[in-house]
Amino acid sequence: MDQNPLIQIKNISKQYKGATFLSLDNVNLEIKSGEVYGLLGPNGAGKTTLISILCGLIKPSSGDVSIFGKDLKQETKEIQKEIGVVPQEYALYPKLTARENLFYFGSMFGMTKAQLKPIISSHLEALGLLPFADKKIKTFSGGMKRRVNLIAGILHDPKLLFLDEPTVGVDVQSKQAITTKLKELNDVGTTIIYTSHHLREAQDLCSLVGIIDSGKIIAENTPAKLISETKDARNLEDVFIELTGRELRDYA
Ligand SMILES: Nc1ncnc2c1ncn2[C@@H]1O[C@H](COP(=O)(O)OP(=O)(O)OP(=O)(O)O)[C@@H](O)[C@H]1O
Repeated sequence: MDQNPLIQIKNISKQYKGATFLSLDNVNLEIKSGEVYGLLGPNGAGKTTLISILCGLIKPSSGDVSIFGKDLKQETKEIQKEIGVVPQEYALYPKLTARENLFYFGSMFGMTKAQLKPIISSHLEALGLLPFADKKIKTFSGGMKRRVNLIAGILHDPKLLFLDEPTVGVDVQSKQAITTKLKELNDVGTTIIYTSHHLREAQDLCSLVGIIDSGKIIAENTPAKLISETKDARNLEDVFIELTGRELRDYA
């Protein structure tokens, strides 16, 4: 594993326009190449905000981010060419087929139809979607859409992949297909940063976990160390409850 941080986050804060509080409050993180980094936290903790900043989708109010040794503010476009993003909301066109959607997303990365054809078929097959390749997305289940959404983010073989709750609202089979794919991508060198509320899944998948609450990183370690260092914790869920409390986090 390359020991230089792939992502360096220095003193990032974010206050949305009109908001009276910080959604991110002086976050500092270093993420090395080859990690599967799980960003975990209750609703409203700041996970999507942080991922959106790292992908260059929104700007922080203060602080600096460097990715691949490049300054995110100065070299947003260069960085974006080498990252993959799988957003929480489906980015898919319901009236197009799975294959048509994927050709469209691949073309955004300057890939030709000839380049994309075998890549799309191979990912569709790996995720159990080849028989449905030419069916319209509007006929797909949530789990199928999540799998197509994942493929859309990896067609250009990014070095670094961001995923915002990639397994939310899917059945166990889809969840397994997605996590297996993520493990395979990581095995061939893709660094993965992802958010999830599935703590069991994060415990299995992540090499490193950061727990975020009220915009602050409150703990960071391997799942095994977080569990062994928390009194009476048997799993990551126990650690999570110990650190973030039992209070409900509803907001509107
Ligand atoms: N566009 C926005 N304008 C104002 N406030 C926002 C905006 N987006 C998010 N927030 C607020 O910032 C805080 C962090 O939100 P964020 O979506 O990053 O949390 P999260 O950890 O991803 O939550 P969830 O698990 O519910 O997806 C919340 O209090 C949220 O209401």
